[in-house]
This record gives sequence, structure tokens and C-alpha cells, in this order.
Amino acid sequence: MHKLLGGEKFNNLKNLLFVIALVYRASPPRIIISITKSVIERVFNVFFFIYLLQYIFECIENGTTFYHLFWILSMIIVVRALIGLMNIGYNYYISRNNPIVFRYIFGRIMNKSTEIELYKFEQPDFYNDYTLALDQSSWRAEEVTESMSYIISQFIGIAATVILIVSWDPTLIFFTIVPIINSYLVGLMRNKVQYEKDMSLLKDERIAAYSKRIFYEKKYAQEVRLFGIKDIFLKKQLDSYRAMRQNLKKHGIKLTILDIWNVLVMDTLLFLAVALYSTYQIVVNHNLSIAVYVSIMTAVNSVSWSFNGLIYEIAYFAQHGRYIENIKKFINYEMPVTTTVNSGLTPPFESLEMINVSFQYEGSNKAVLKNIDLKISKGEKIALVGYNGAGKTTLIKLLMQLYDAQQGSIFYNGVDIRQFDKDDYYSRFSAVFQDFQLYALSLQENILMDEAKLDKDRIKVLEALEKAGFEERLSKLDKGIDSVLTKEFDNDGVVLSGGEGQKIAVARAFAKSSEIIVMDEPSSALDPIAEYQLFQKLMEIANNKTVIFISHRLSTAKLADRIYMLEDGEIIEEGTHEELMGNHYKYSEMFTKQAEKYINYESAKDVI
Ligand SMILES: Nc1ncnc2c1ncn2[C@@H]1O[C@H](COP(=O)(O)OP(=O)(O)OP(=O)(O)O)[C@@H](O)[C@H]1O
Repeated sequence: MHKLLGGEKFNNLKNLLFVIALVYRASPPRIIISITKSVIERVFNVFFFIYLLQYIFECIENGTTFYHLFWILSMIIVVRALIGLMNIGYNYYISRNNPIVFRYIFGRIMNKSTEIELYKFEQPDFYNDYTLALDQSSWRAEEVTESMSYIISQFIGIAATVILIVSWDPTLIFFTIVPIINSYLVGLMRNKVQYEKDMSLLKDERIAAYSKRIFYEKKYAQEVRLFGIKDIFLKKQLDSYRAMRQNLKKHGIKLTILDIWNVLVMDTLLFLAVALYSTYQIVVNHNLSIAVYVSIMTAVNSVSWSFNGLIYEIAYFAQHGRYIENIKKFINYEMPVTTTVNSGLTPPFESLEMINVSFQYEGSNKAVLKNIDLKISKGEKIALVGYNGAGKTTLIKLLMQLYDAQQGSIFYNGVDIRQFDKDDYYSRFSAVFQDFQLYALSLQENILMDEAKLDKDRIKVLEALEKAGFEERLSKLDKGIDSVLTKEFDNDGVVLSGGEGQKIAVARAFAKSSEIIVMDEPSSALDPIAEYQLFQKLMEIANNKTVIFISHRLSTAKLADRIYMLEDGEIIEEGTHEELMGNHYKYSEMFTKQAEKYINYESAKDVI
């Protein structure tokens, strides 16, 4: 059973109703218009192809006038033309209405995705389902609406035709029951195979899509040329296409066999049986007129294929339900109770404290942080140092509540951080992470990151850029803070170097000016002088703010009031630079090694 976010078995009908309700909320008239259009079309077809056909034949048999038939046929042509116009109008309406429905559902999913815990995005199962929900949302809702309208109209059409058939000869009902049962069973099997086919392709489609991205996204272009990674991804893509081909073949054979069986029963055997029976009734029993005979052939054929279509559609409709499971679970996803105990607002910052905190990433069997105790008070400048993988970034992410610790507690002003409304809690932090992103937006938008503040805070943007050491580069930009970053959408877009990009991320944190500034290696791409200047500036503007920073260059850690040295998920040393140097332990060892390196290169003695 397909699951999302650890959910339970799904209920197709509820899922379908869920998506219909979404369509209704996005655009209330849409469902009524779709159903009305389908019913009018279907009822006209029954009336035209079966009832009117019989009527015209009877008129001819009874020797009616040409004038009478002329009026009947003219009326039919007018109604037919009106139905054609209705369809054109409907298609126009749909082309304008679909984007409204897509946008609404897409927006709901996007909004939800920002609330879901970060670790979920690192789980392949979740990611598969998330991708599926996004991909499907754009068209499933429309298909469900169309399917539902089609099913309702088919039911009405079949019922009307069956009434006509029974009125001619009740025995004929037998010829409609056989194809109904056949269609039902074949439809069930087809539906199952189709779903298995789609599911079997999912993983390989994602691998193929990822490999494709490697070859067209700019960020990979350089490494693809410099390293042999091209061949790895070409092979991965080839393997995934091979696997998809095999799955398509396996399921394709099953589907073809079912289709052949269907045509054999419905077109050949059934047609023969009805023709023989009706001919016998005319020739031997003289029970039927030619007019009814012609209509019977059309009506039985119409009921069989309509029912077959109905079963296909119901199967397809049910299939939508399975996919909608993903969309529904996603939109309805509730945060674990622990993170929503209280949605209280976060008061002005006084202190942050970790008590006996341990943390392990989902799917990992090793604790990344072990029994961490630390306290940070208002205004303190705190440095986290240690070798790669020691757990520094994870510690910061726990403090910010981007992840939840499995053991121990984290307190903000003495209150468990899980009791605060998350967005409000986040607003207390201005953070720069190692994996910061620049967006294909203007410089101003990249700094403010808030539609509401645009253009009102231009001075703030300029000040933040100046503090982050970007003013010289800014002076060379023709459009200043209105320059668009990256060439994604704009040939004149500005492409920044790694260090320049980092300065933008720092300026972003400065502009947000929250009470707690968090910097995770904000200077790794800066030269030592620029780094030192950045930290000097940071300490200056931080003033009475609290700063927590990670830096591999210990020359900057010297600026901190307190340094925590982490190793293998544990705090192994804590104190001021002088205290740690006096310990003659790991910190002083690391510092001395780095200092020697600088001195050997005679590049930054003054800095150290
Ligand atoms: N999302 C994740 N899922 C699983 N493991 C992770 C994840 N993020 C980090 N880790 C692991 O957790 C450990 C600590 O990572 P973390 O990024 O906190 O270390 P760090 O001290 O900041 O390292 P660096 O100095 O290299 O940035 C590493 O072994 C890393 O592989």
C-alpha cells in the first residue's frame, strides 16, 4: 500500500471527494458547469442516435412527407450545432479556469511544504511522495472533475438507453448484462496493472530526472567538464531507462492481452449474438420492425461500449483517488504533537539553554550530538569550533528548531522551544548557513526576502551591503540593488563569485537584524583579510545582540566571549580563547597549527 508521511490505508472515495472539494474552493461554478455540459452532450447522443433514428425509420416505413422529415433533420442539425458551440465555449472556459484550480492546489501544497520538518526532505520515500504530489496536483484535480462529469452523464445515458431496449424486448437486457460483467472484470484488472506500472516507474523516473538536471543546470556544468562524473550519470540514466523499459514491457503485455480480450468479447461475440437474435425475431417470429431492428443494433452496441467506457472511467477515477492520497496526506499533514504544544509568541531574548541534548538524523544509526549542555545569554558572542563533521551545524539547527532533539531539552528564556509558534520563533534569528542560496531575483529582494518590505527599506539594504563588505562591488553594478542576480531569466543578470555571494548572505542576516545572529562559516569563501574585517564589523554592529558563529579559522574565534570546541558530537572544551590556549589541549593544538600555517606563508601575521 502506498503511503505518505507514515499514513495509513487510504479511502479512494474520500480522496476523490477531497479533491472535488478543493476544486470547488478554487472555483465554485466549475463542477456544475462540467457536469451540465457532459449530461447535455450525452442525453443528446442517446436521443439522436437511438430514439430519433428509430423515429425517422418509422416515418419512412409509414410513408411520411419529405417536408416533415426536412424539419426534423433541420432541427437536429441546429441542436447539433448548438452542442458544438457549447463544446467550444466549454473548452475556452476550461482553458481559463484550469490555471485557477492548479494555482490554488499548488499554492496549498507549496505552503504546506514550508511547514514540514526538514528531515522529511532527506527521506527518499517522503521525497518520492512529495514529488508525486506536486507533479500530480497540476492535472489530477482537473481530470477528477472531468471524470466525475463523464461518469454521471454516462449513467444517465445508459439508463435512458436501457429503458428504450426493455421497451422493445426485455430479453435483450441479457445482451447488455454480459458486456457489463465483462467490462467490470477487465476494468478491475486493468486498473490494478496500470497502478503497478506507474508505481514501478516512479523511482527510475526520478533518477532519470536527476541525471538530466546534472547536464543542464549551470551549477553542475563546471564539475561535469572537469571530472569523470558525466559517465557516472550517463550510466545511471541508461540503467534507469533500461529498468523503465523492462517495467513498461512487463505491464504493457498484460494491458494488451486485456484489451484484445475486450475487443473480442464486445465487438465480435456480442455483435454476432445480438444480430442473430434480432434477425431471428424479424425473420422467424415477425416481432420486430426494421426501424426497431436498426435501433436495437445501435442501442445494444451503445450500452456495451458506454458501460465499458464507464468502467474504464470509474477505474481511472479510482486511480486518481490513489494518487490524490499523496496530495491529501500532504495538505492535511499535521506536525507531531510535540512541536505544536503551544503556539505562544516568542518574548524578547534573554537566554538559550541546551540540557543533555542528544540528536540522531533519521535513518542514521549514529548520534551526531551527545549529551550537550550549554547556555547562551543575551549579548554574548559565542564561537563553535571543531573539525569537519563534529556536529556544529547540527547544534545550531537544533537551537533554531529546524530539527527536534530526540533526547534532552532546549529552553528559550527557560521555556521549552517547542512551545513557541515556529514562525515567530524563527523570526528571533538572523542566520547565514553554509548552504545559503542566491535567488534569480533582484539584489534587494535577495537581501530583504520579504515582499512587504521591498522598496520601503532601500536604505537598510544599502547599509547591510556596506557592512557585509559588498559596497565596492555594488558601486560597479549599473542598476545597484535593483540588479538581478544570476542569468536564469535575464541575460544581463549578475553572476557573483563565491565570496561575493557569501557577502550577500551575510547582508541578508544584517538586514533582518534579529536579536540573535547565527553565522555558520559565513566567511569560508572570503580571503583572510576580508574575513577578519567581516567579523570585526559583525562584532561592532552586533553591539548588544547575541552572536553564535561557526568558523574554521580560529583567528576569528578569538573575538568570541566564549568558545565551544566540539569533537565527535561532544563538547570537549569550553571557555575564552585565553583559557582554552592555557588548557594546551585540542583547541590550542588546532590554533597553533593554523597560526604556523599563516606565519609560514607570511600572509596574515597581523590578522593572527
Ligand atoms: N541531513 C543529514 N542527514 C544525515 N546525516 C547528516 C545530515 N546532516 C549532517 N549529517 C551528519 O552529521 C554529522 C555532523 O554534521 P554537521 O554538519 O553538524 O557537522 P559540522 O561540525 O558542522 O561539520 P562541518 O565543519 O564540516 O560543516 C556529520 O557526520 C554529517 O555527515
